[in-house]
Amino acid sequence: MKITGVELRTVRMPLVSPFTTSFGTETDRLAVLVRVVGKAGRPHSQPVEVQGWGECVAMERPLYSLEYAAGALEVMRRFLVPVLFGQGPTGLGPDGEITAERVAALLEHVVGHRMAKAAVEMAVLDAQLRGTGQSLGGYLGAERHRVPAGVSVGVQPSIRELIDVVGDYLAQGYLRIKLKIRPGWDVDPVEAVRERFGDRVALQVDANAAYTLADARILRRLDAFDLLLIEQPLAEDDIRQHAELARLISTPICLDESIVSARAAADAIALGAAQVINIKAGRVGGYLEARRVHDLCRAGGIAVWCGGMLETGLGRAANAALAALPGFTLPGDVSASDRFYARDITTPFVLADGHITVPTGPGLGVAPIQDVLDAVTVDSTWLQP
Ligand SMILES: O=C(O)CCC(=O)N[C@@H](C(=O)O)c1ccccc1
Repeated sequence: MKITGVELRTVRMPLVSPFTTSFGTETDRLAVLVRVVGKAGRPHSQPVEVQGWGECVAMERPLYSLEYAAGALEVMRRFLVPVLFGQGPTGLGPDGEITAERVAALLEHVVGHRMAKAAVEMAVLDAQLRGTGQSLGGYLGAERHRVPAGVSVGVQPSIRELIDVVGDYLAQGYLRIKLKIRPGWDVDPVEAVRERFGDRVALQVDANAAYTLADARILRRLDAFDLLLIEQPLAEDDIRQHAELARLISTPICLDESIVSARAAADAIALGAAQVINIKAGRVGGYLEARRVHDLCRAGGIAVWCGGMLETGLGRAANAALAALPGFTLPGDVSASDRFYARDITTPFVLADGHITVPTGPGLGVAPIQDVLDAVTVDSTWLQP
């Protein structure tokens, strides 16, 4: 495909309710979307114009990771998108063609900025697949047409409100509950949910790196509640400490922030720092790297599930496709659009019998609804060679 232009569009979408984690409270989602426009050659026929969408999962503030939306926008505008036009150090070769499979290598000279790179690769991949007519799920190797939906529950103002929120999600049919925890909001909320809803509810917790090894005694108290896993209890770069903690608690440790690549996943597994891995395509640099993490974990007998970053329907569609790969044996954070948004920029993803349906159309299988997209757009930049 030959890329003829790229739009970098920033959207701001209000959340249906404040979402509180150990690192802060979100009331809206600022996201940078990438729209790639190109011409796709086809054998024995005229090239066709194609376009594809990518979503950058970097948050507005660098609190989950060191990337943030405005920074990602700048890196894409100045350093990543020009490479798609052949202006990078390695160029695109004589025909100026680019494939999604080459994007990561072409962007490798830029250090880090995995979420920005992932969004660019995702847009090129979507455009490429819309040109060939293949779905993202089909391309990645999806084996299911629907995926079990878990839901992420933020820190609540009180235990009573937590019980109401969890009860509502269970009534909607969610198959797994993830509770955000932080020091001072951990054992009590977990105990209350277990007492109210029983032992049969699939339950896990996510600390977003809020604890240290000195908190091992508190974290060990969570062993009493038969949790599926405890997600990222310690800091992103505390790999050795997570391995030490794994020897002190019986709840399986799942890593999120720490797993920035397939190599990081291999190291964490080899060091005993992770028994489960949360795969987020944006965090590892793209859906192709996400599939490599999946393949590596599957080979090592490590269960994986698909994490979420409050994506719009674009990222949600891609996550549903990823979560349909065979190694995704645990319900992920691929919830319905209305978990976060009253109005999604795509046709909303809805919960059906506790599952989210994997799109089957070409590429992502969804596209923004123009008037809804325009209503939440705060900035748009058009770049061309
Ligand atoms: O379902 C979703 O999209 C959100 C899932 C979720 O809890 N994401 C968490 C996380 O740490 O994984 C998060 C929240 C806010 C910002 C970044 C990440």
